[in-house]
Amino acid sequence: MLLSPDALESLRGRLIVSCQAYPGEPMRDPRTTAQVAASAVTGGAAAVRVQGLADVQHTRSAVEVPVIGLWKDGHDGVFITPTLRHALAVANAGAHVVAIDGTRRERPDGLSLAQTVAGIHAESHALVMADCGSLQDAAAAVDAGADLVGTTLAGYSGERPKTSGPDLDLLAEIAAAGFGVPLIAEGRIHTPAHARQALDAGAFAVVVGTAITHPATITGWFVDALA
Ligand SMILES: CC(=O)N[C@H](C=O)[C@@H](O)[C@H](O)[C@H](O)COP(=O)(O)O
Repeated sequence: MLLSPDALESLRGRLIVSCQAYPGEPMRDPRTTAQVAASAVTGGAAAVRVQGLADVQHTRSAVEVPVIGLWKDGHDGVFITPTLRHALAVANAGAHVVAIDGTRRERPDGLSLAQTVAGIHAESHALVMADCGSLQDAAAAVDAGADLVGTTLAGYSGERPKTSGPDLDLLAEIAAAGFGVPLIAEGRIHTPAHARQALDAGAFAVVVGTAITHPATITGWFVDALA
């Protein structure tokens, strides 16, 4: 799906909501994902991010805003849209932007990140968001042709500590490097203040997932506060 430069620019300074339920959870249903995504758009989300091919398809029909799609396969190592095959399937499901693992780790299909990005660009109209875990990842992802870079894997790929909130230092480092592609803040943005801080650190746009769309975790926060 084609996302025009104007449509991408329209995300500047805005909120993107990630709507994901995990395997075995009560809300793990593509129709539910689409309803949650539509609710987020009603609340002002400028784009949504969803996991799974059926989720992308259902959500595309339910919202008018750009859809960032991904396909998680497993939960260790390279698992966010790990191969070109996964990425093309996400693009074919209708995602405007395909989010892929954007780390410097070896990919399961043996392709480089540059080959993967080139393959997505050659075979689809989707833009590519590289989910990175460090400044070095972001630099390599930009060199590889990624259209957007995100801090999604900061604290999960072993290169950065897992901060309790967003990794604002990493955001500031990537922003200061001036790579020339939109920098998406993602990961552990749990409050409106965190979202504001992420923009102030230099993010182009901010993705919030758990704190808006994962009721089991949010409930746990409240339960813990009462314990
Ligand atoms: C590391 C990983 O697998 N991140 C995933 C990527 O899509 C999701 O599980 C996160 O919910 C998403 O990145 C949004 O972050 P948060 O839920 O912290 O706002």
